[in-house]
Amino acid sequence: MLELHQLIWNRKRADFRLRIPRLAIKPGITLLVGRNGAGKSSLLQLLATAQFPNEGDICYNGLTADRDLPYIRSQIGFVPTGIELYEEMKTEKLLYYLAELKGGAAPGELDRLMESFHLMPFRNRRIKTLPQGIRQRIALAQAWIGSPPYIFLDEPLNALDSLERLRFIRFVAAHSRNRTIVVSTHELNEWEAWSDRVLWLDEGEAQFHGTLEEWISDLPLGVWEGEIDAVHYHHLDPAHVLHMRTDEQHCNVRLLGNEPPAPQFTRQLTTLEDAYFIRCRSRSAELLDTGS
Ligand SMILES: Nc1ncnc2c1ncn2[C@@H]1O[C@H](COP(=O)(O)OP(=O)(O)OP(=O)(O)O)[C@@H](O)[C@H]1O
Repeated sequence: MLELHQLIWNRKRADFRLRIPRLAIKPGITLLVGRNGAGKSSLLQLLATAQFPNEGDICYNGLTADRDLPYIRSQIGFVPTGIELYEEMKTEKLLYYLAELKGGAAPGELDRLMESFHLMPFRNRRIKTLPQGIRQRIALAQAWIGSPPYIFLDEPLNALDSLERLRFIRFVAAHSRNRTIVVSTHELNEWEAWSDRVLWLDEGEAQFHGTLEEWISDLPLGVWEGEIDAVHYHHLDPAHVLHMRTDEQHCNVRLLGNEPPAPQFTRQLTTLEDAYFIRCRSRSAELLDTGS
């Protein structure tokens, strides 16, 4: 269990403060979501002990960084965005080198990781010659060296092609048992079938933390889909439209609303991403109401 108590971090050279009074993150996959600049990367840096809070602490199964930093670090796999790899090294050599820094790999572990991340064809290639998606797979693979119980991933799907995204999400899900995995992402629907909880940050504060079912429940707006003609479509509030497909006569529309805009519209299941849009809309209305 990962527990945050009275956490405050003022980012240097930025007008940004992360403030989380109390949070307990259980094992499984937690999706960390929020707008650009909300503080997702900042929180992951703190969880990964790449930064330290100004106040409060983070407990890793009861241990804190002020007393057990080397041990805690040995229990963490971290992939920040824009991770820099040693350009001149070959893939396999780099993984061996990183494993050495982490205290060594189990026999066969690196081969298994290279297989899982489809890196075998690139094992003898220098990093600098590899495309971005392969480099990202190396960055992701290194987080699993030593099979750490805490994994923190900052926008891990970046640069991966569609097939590799799915393979990676499947890999994470298969390895989430008894592991606390926090994934910052803007791709909620891709993770939907595989994850356990959502943590929503806004302006450095946690606005929601709970299960996927809780995330899509008790929302002020529903999701509707139906067909209307072009004239009526232009009367809809564009801010409510999620997508629209058109043929010569009709527009097939998916939108947010309290009620259907026309009788032929039917209520749809709310996806994680729909819920995100609804919650962001309510939050901006709340901020406008309070004049913040
Ligand atoms: N290296 C940095 N130096 C100074 N300020 C930074 C730095 N990185 C982030 N910030 C600032 O810290 C705040 C939080 O940024 P952070 O990167 O944690 O947000 P985020 O939720 O991860 O955003 P995104 O979705 O765009 O990655 C923002 O105001 C940002 O401008």
